[in-house]
Amino acid sequence: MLKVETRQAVHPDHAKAMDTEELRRHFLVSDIFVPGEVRLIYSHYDRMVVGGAVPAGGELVLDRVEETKTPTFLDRREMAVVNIGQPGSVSAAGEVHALERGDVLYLGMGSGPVTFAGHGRFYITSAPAHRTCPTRLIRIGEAKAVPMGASETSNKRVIHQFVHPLVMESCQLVLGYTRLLDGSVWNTMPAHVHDRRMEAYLYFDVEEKNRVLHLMGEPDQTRHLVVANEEGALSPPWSIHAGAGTGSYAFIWAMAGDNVDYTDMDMVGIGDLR
Ligand SMILES: O=C[C@H](O)[C@@H](O)CC(=O)C(=O)O
Ligand SMILES: [Zn+2]
Repeated sequence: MLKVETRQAVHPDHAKAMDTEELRRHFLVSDIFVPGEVRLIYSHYDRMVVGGAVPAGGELVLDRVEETKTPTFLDRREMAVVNIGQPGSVSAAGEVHALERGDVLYLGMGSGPVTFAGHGRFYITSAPAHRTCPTRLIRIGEAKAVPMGASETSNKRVIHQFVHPLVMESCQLVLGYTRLLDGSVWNTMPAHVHDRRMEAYLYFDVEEKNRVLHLMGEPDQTRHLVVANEEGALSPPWSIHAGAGTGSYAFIWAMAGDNVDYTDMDMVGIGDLR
């Protein structure tokens, strides 16, 4: 079963006036992991699609998606999949890729229908592509690990870069995940924006009793979303994306836009946040 929800892009002047419910309706990513279903959110920010596939021991095929009006979803798109569940497999273009928890699979444009199987919980990200890049399974040992922050500032974490120019080639997608260490709770603080690229977050390994206060909005107009495990946020090009948890957690970040330069960020001084 396939379910697709379209999210229109929101102008920051409009976002300023939103109450909690409206903010959640436009920017919260939730309910994407449902056993026996593929659920996608089609965002008009850079036409990034995020979603989940939970085959629950069976098989789920992602083929035609009405919203793209192409014969198959990946005819003019690339995709990166992260398994945040038990081992499973993702098959495309006649190849079966076994994904352990934490593995990332990149599928190039034109890979054809994608079959999800096993007991994985597959987080899907996809952006329009203009050429095909080689499909690649990346395990954490092959990703680039960037230690960041310190326990004194409660933001000690490791940024694991998977779909990243230093690791592999893609068209638009840049993806990895960040894990908080030693009781650190803050991600991406100091904060930044990058108008050139939208970003999507998915928080995982958030204990049931915990929540993350995800910060969004223009730097001088911040808002927050209270997010639970396996929920996330669509971060518009004009928005900061940061968060503090009531415990440790990890999150997958994915970006698409004008460049794939991870370091291209406009930092925001903490004193300039409002
Ligand atoms: O543009 C880059 C993204 O916002 C994230 O990769 C930041 C992040 O994982 C972190 O600082 O913890
Ligand atoms: Zn960012």
